[in-house]
Amino acid sequence: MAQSTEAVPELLEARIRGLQHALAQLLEHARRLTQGEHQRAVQLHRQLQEQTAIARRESRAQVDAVTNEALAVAQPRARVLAHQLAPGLASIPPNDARWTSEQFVGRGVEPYVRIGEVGDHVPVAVPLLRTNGWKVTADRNEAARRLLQSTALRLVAAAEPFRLRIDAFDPKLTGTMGLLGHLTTKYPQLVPRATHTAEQLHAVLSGLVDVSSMRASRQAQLGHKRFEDLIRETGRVTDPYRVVVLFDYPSGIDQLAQRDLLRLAATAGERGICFLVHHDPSAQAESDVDTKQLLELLDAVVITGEKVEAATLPGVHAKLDEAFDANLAARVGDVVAEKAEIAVLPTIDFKRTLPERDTWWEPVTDEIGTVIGYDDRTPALVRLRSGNPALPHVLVGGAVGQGKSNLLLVLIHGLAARYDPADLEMYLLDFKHGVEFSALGPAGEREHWLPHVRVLGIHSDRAFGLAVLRHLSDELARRSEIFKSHGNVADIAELAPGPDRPPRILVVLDEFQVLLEDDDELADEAAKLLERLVRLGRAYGVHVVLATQTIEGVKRLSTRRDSIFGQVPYRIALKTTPADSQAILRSGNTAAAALQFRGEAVLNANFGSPDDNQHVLVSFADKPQLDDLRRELWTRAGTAARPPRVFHLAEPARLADTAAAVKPELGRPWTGLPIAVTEEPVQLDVRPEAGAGLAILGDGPADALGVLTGLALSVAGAAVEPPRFVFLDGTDSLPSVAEGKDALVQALRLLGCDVETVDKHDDIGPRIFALRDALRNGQLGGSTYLLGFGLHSVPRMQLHVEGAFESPAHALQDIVRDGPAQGLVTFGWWNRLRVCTEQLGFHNGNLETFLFLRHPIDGVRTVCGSFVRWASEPHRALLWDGLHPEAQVVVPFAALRSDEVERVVELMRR
Ligand SMILES: Nc1ncnc2c1ncn2[C@@H]1O[C@H](COP(=O)(O)OP(=O)(O)OP(=O)(O)O)[C@@H](O)[C@H]1O
Repeated sequence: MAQSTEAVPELLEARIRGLQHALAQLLEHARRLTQGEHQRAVQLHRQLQEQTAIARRESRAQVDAVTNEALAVAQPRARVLAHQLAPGLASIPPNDARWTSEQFVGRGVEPYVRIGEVGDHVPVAVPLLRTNGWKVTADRNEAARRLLQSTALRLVAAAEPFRLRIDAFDPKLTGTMGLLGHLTTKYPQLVPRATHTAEQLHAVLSGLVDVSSMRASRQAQLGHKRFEDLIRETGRVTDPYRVVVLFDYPSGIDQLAQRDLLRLAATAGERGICFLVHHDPSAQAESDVDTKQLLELLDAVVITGEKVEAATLPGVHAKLDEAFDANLAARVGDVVAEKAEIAVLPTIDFKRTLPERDTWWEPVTDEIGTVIGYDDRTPALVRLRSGNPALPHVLVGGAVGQGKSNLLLVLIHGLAARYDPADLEMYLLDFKHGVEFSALGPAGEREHWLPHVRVLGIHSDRAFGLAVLRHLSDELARRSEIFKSHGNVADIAELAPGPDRPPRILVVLDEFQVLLEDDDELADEAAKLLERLVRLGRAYGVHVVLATQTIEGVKRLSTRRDSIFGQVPYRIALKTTPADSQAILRSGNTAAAALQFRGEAVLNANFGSPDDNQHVLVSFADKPQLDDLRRELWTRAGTAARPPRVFHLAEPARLADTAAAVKPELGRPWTGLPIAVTEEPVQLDVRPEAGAGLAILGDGPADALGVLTGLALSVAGAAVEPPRFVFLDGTDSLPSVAEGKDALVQALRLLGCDVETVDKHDDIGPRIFALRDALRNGQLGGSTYLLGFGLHSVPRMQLHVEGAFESPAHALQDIVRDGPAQGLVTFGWWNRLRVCTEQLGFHNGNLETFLFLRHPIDGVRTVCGSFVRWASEPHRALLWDGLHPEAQVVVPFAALRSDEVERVVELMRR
């Protein structure tokens, strides 16, 4: 006995040395860590403990020192090994200070994850992310839930921003995932709120089936068996690991869910999908759900009391970790959210999607196409063509801020670089934001614009949208005549290039649903025209891009959806809700809801059929870069670059633009621009007979001065002999319009006109009398225009002057009535119809043409008829000339700025 006791220390020492040697060897191979090695390490540790226990039994006192020494060496090494296997947050115990460290959060997910510990804080980590997942059973359900909860937190905290997403199903409403609720609130795309019903689960699983099938085909294409290899090769960081947590399985699982679960779980590990299933054997499965089928695909983790054992590491009974503290978890969530906020978006430079310069503006053959981004390393093409296959139009959708404007700019500029403006014209209308397209047109200091653009609707209104659709509808008719004259060709692709072949047209309608959303006649007509445009546009080379933030819930669309979208095979969906994903792509195709980054998109050229989803990263068009490109294209176009018709809801028309495009005609002065695709202004007929002239009525001195400016300068520009102008300023030289007034006077003078301004109220009456007397006495000579600016503000207009039996208003009536026959025409502004008629008399006003600015509707109806509708918006006017059956909406010109004078004069003189 004594002998054996003495032999024990040597024996033990030898054993321990052997174990240490084995540990050292393992450390040498630490870089090539495998499950087996880790398992061995932990087993060695266990053996060490067992042997130590034996030794202890045999000779407790003598052995203790040696044992402790051995353990002191072996345990840290085992710890190191475990940390190498599951670095950082994959193995740090719960509630450790390092959990909120920026250094650890977001460092990257590991294939191994801690389930508990053995000995003196030696973590036990088992494989998870590259496997199909775990089935966790426990003698108490609460313990299993706790493990899944901790594991979920571990994964999401360790993952690089946006590289892992967790969907949980909690049919018994245990609220276990509430621990991550903080993150759910801030980044629902990382940890969406747990679902509870079968329907919700179906939606999640069917989205995952799409993800899995997309990954399968990309992996097959590139020859990668594993998701990790695919990510490594493509460098794509937009495709996250997908973790599915199911609590209390098989509760709440129906046949449909089970079918998808089985499909997914069979290949989950290879596709970057992972299941964490808490199996509750006491839960009753639905009759057609065979739980075994799913459970067989997963690795078992069994919890007994406070011990946990994984099938992948048999025989190691680790102590189950305690639960995470809720406050700590919330702080971890904050750090994850902060990291997500500053995460660098993967960006593809727009330049990468442009072809070599020497291939720009090559002739159009049978299609126009461009690259919008990349699908892995393959350029993502959008090809607009009439046939073989027919890919004429595009529907683009995505939630606010997900990169829709950028995508449209990439598409527009990509096409502009590839095709000559003579071969491709663009009609670009934005019904909401306005700002994105404004850089594409001409503007003050910037002389260049995108030479392809014919019509630019910056912040368009529905009326202008309708006008554009009408114009395009006429264009279809015009093209049909061309086709007929070329032997009845049926398709633009059959027309040989040449002067007779009309250019392709790209129509971009951003937020097109605005056109259709009111329940009115305009929406009805717009829907009909749009339907016609997409139906007939294909053959005629008119390609429509319909873009929207949301199309779910647009009433008018529900009845027309098929007839419009049925003609639109291309679908591009940026990140959006499952409902909108399906509305844009196709019912059942929720792939766009699973996207994570701005600029990520699902591109589909087959009416949204899920099998044809392409996952694309749209290139990013930096604003200065686009501007350089436009300047280059504009220079390339040279004199062929005609400025587009620009329409801006919130702005008046620009006289310089109109003067650049149109020459004024004698007797046909300009009131403003129509709401139509034309540069032709709305003109008045001014004949030398009673009734000629114009009463401008309503609020807004700037708009009123703009109208007077358009009228006066177009009169002066068209005249052979420069006319005379008498400008009566009833506003007492209102400062807000001083610049415009001076600029008008200056411009008229530069055009050779004699301009007299009467600014003081006291002088206005006498000047009216003098003018009337000259008229009576036939002393006027030449044509004269009386510009009455703010006549409502002139005091005592209706009071008889001393020593006479008439008022200035009486004299004005004579001028208005008798003036035109002698070449004296009045253009006057009053703020109300009532004041105008008081001054001019109700029945012998003799002005027959009225232009309403902001004015109460009853006055408008007195003149234009009781059915007229008038919204009185800024920079809009309603013209009534008594000749046309309906009043016409006009966009008044802006008053001139002083720096515009010379240019306008020069243009008017041409
Ligand atoms: N493809 C992309 N790559 C990188 N960043 C992008 C990409 N697309 C958009 N972004 C970023 O997202 C921001 C929003 O994009 P964009 O304005 O195009 O979104 P949107 O959907 O049109 O937004 P909104 O609905 O507000 O008009 C851009 O300023 C840009 O920084």
